[in-house]
Amino acid sequence: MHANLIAGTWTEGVRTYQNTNPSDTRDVIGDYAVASREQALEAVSAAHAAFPAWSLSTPQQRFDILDAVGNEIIARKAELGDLLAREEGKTLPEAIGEVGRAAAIFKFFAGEALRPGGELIPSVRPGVGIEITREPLGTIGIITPWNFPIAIPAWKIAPALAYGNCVVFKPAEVVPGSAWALADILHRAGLPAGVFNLVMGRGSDVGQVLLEDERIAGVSFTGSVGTGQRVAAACVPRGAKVQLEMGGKNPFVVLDDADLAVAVGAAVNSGFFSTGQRCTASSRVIVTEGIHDRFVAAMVEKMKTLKVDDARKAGTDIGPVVDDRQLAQDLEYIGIGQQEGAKLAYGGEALEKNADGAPGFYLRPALFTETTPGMRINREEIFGPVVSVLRAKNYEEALALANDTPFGLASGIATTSLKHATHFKRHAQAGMVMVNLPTAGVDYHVPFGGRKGSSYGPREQGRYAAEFYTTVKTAYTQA
Ligand SMILES: NC(=O)c1ccc[n+]([C@@H]2O[C@H](COP(=O)([O-])OP(=O)(O)OC[C@H]3O[C@@H](n4cnc5c(N)ncnc54)[C@H](O)[C@@H]3O)[C@@H](O)[C@H]2O)c1
Ligand SMILES: O=S(=O)(O)c1ccc(CO)cc1
Repeated sequence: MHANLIAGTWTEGVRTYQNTNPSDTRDVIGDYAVASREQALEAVSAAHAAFPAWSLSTPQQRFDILDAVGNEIIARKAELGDLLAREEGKTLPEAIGEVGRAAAIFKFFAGEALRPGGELIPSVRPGVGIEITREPLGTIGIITPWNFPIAIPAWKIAPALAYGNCVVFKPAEVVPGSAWALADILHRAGLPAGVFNLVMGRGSDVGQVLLEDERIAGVSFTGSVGTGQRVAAACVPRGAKVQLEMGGKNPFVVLDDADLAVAVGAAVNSGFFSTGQRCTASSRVIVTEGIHDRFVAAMVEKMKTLKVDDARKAGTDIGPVVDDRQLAQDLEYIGIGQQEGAKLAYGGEALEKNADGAPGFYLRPALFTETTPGMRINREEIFGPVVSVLRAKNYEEALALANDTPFGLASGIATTSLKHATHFKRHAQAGMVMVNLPTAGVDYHVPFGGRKGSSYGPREQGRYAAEFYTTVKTAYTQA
């Protein structure tokens, strides 16, 4: 049994959750503790009690611990990647890549702990000096989704600790394995008891405690729009800081002058890799008239070569969908697209078994063509390997279609025109813009986040993370 970590002690829950493999549902990964609300409160108390000392820990102490965490993750990359692929269903190379990203993030923020910022500014009054410093917030509630089971926890926990905060971490229910392994590494790296706490369990009870408890100074959340709105509704009235990363309906524009191979490669990568389960995935491909038919034909040819199979098998391109609920949602939207009159140009069938006969949540990636902007498949986040193609007369119409969404996380364009690339970077209504690159595939040391309904609050990642995890103090001294 894998227990929760509360006040430095591994603590059994009130029941257990059986973690299973979406590539082979007969494969049980292990049993994981499910915490009660009372245990979540104990974790908050432990973090609150640990904060005064941890907030005064030296940059060297924080560096040593975060760097050691990064080193252990790198050393165990293959093993942790295997666990991640087994519980979430992304392919082994993708999973190992995600583990490498988590290690790099810990090492980046270890460095940040050694580079505390601050400013000395002369006052407008004679003889007065002003110091501007950043201080940690206190205890941070960290709530994460299932699609990046180690990278998203890493990119919230590492900055929280680096800037001197304590943490209560609630991972998504369906991927407790990677979260537990990360908690074990953090615990053994020498963090004082209570500085970091793991409470696995349901959002509606364990998660809710983190939203409501006055001792939680900030909540960093990644997940769906609906839950994000709940987080804001609970936290904002009580004055807690919030950082919300939510859904996307990211566009990828293909112009007549695009390099066809670049456009198809980027569209297949961002639409279908990681089974389409990335917030940065492009689910709307907007193609101008002159290249439309050639692009669609090349997409279908490429999709025919994609191998949908066990996530951990060599040669698999697309692993299973994470669970039965997500598969049902994907299939429902594929049905909706057909009812709305879109043409299912390729894929969309659930495959009950993989090539070896193992039962899993497999779905052949789906491509819709002849779609229109108002269709639900073009407006709502599906979060699966389902892409729709929209026709545009020219660049101006393509840009307008790209921006015609309530979301604004990532936006991409394939073009060889410097003029259009430059204009798109300026006018795409998104937090991240990619030119001749997939919309998914971000660096770990620069700001990450979106606009409109995709994000709320300060950016994550890189030095910009300090904006959420610290609060600014302006001190005046009369000499
Ligand atoms: N923008 C980004 O950076 C980003 C990155 C990855 C995933 N996502 C989004 O995540 C979603 C998929 O993840 P999901 O299905 O795990 O999302 P979700 O909203 O269902 O759950 C996210 C987390 O919130 C918790 N939760 C649920 N109800 C809660 C409550 N009442 N109080 C507190 N916590 C609660 C869940 O237990 C889970 O840990 C997609 O919409 C995707 O776009 C966004
Ligand atoms: O765009 S991706 O590089 O695939 C990516 C990686 C990690 C995360 C975590 O939110 C999101 C997107």
